[in-house]
Amino acid sequence: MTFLEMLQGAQQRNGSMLCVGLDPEPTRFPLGMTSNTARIYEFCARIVDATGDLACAFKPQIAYFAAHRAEDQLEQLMRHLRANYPHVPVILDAKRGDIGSTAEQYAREAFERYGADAVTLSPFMGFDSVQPYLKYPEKGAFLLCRTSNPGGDDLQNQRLASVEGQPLLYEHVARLAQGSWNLNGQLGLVVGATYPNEIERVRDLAPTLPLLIPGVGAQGGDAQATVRAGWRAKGPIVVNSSRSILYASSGIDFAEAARAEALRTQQLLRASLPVMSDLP
Ligand SMILES: O=c1ccn([C@@H]2O[C@H](COP(=O)(O)O)[C@@H](O)[C@H]2O)c(=O)[nH]1
Repeated sequence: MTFLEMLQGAQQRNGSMLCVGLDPEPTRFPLGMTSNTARIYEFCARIVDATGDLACAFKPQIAYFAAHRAEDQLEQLMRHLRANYPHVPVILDAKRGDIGSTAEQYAREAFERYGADAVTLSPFMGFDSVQPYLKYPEKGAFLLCRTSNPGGDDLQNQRLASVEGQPLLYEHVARLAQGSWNLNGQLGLVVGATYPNEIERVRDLAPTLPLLIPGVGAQGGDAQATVRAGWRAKGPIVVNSSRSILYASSGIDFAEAARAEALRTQQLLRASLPVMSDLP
């Protein structure tokens, strides 16, 4: 089964466009676990178990594991996800981007070591830096396009003087991903919920690609505007929220509070669909 088929299956089964982001920050763990880096797996597994029926995807951000030498706990978490939620795809947020020979190793890391179903990539080193990931035909790759942070403007909103019609850089990335780079239909794009106008523009340029949209919740992106701008019957969106779910409570009820926040977000996203039954 391809990543896209898996994503569509999970969206239908859980009635959801919500991706639960797994960004474990031990200093924010609840009392009894606070600052204990040995409990990263346990914290994440409790969140996963509380939200597994509400999510269309999980997105572990690799930096939060690697920074604490907790890659073994990420592997353990992946095993937990596979054993208990085999129908929910896992997007490894790694934002890799390097020359082909190194990209081959990053692809092995994401898909073979961790067994992720998709990965996030920086496209700014060009097609040969993306190609190694496409050798895994069942896997997906989301290219950074118009990111959610204010600094995204610095490069992504600049015009490409050398290209006919002078598109902005992010528009060029969207065209390449929908077109000549998408050899086997594996590509998607990352677009921030903090920029709904740009989501709409990306959607015009890439009508069928899956969009991974971070930025609702802690970053203040508008869930309703996000769905209206990005969702299409043949173009799925995966809307990520991390901190507002993970740290909905700092008490021992953190997992229950995470579930309540995930449910609230899942329902807000659903309510923003033009036709309720139209989930891809
Ligand atoms: O443009 C981007 C690309 C990736 N991210 C990542 O998504 C989550 C967002 O976390 P929140 O707590 O919901 O703000 C995080 O892992 C980022 O690295 C992004 O925010 N924007």
